[in-house]
Amino acid sequence: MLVRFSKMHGLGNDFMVIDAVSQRVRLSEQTVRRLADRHTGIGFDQLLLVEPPTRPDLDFRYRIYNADGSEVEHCGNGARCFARFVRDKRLTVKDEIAVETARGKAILKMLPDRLVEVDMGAPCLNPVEIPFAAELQAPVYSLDVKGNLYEVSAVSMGNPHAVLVVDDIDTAPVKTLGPLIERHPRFPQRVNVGFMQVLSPSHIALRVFERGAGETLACGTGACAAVVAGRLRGLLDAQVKVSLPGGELYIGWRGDGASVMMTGPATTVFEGQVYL
Ligand SMILES: N[C@H](CCC[C@H](N)C(=O)O)C(=O)O
Repeated sequence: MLVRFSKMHGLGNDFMVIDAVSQRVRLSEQTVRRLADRHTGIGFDQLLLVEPPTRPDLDFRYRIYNADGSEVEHCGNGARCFARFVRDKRLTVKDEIAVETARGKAILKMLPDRLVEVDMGAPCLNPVEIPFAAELQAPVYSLDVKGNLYEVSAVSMGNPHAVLVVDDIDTAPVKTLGPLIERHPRFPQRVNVGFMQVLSPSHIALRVFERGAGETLACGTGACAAVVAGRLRGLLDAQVKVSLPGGELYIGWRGDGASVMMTGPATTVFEGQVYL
């Protein structure tokens, strides 16, 4: 089956985006892994599927697959690319687009100068729903990793995140500690691991070792989770600039049950066709 796709990225977090509204698309975990290969496939951190909604009040269904083939609940950088894609492909003419995710919905808003604002919904801090094994909900947990104790915050943006505060982002043990926490038994569905350096109450630097993809140049849900974690720890203001290796996101969160708002770019690199 020959399928059209767009290659896109949000601050270097790159995606293969497929219109499954006007094309019939069937994906297996093996097919996703094959397409994700950066030498023999298309190459991406995540594959995004644009599908018709299953709910009448929403415009599209938004499905996300990691490079390892696992389907996951949310992708923030991908949400901005999703909005750019459905507008450029004339699948909608709306400036505000409501999409269904595995754990709820997200509202995507087209802004001037080709930026996109995403209402990411409220963070979930209940360990049972993250999921994370903990007796009680807390802003910080002590996590034993091979005999060493680390302070982590646990936040779900639909997908699970563990967030650590480090003194220097450039020397943070992303490549060594990231995979150990990603597969830590207290995170039964694995976890995305964020390493955050607080530069000021309104500015952080962040690197993310992503579940199912490894370290990426940017992670939108990771940026949201890091700001939530920083605010829970009393370190950050309500509006924060997040500097990632691939560029900057602007994250806002008033606290408690409020939505996390994310603003950033979305870029189309090329169009292609591939046999699935
Ligand atoms: N890059 C994505 C995160 C993908 C999430 C995926 N790695 C997982 O939850 O397993 C973002 O911009 O939010």
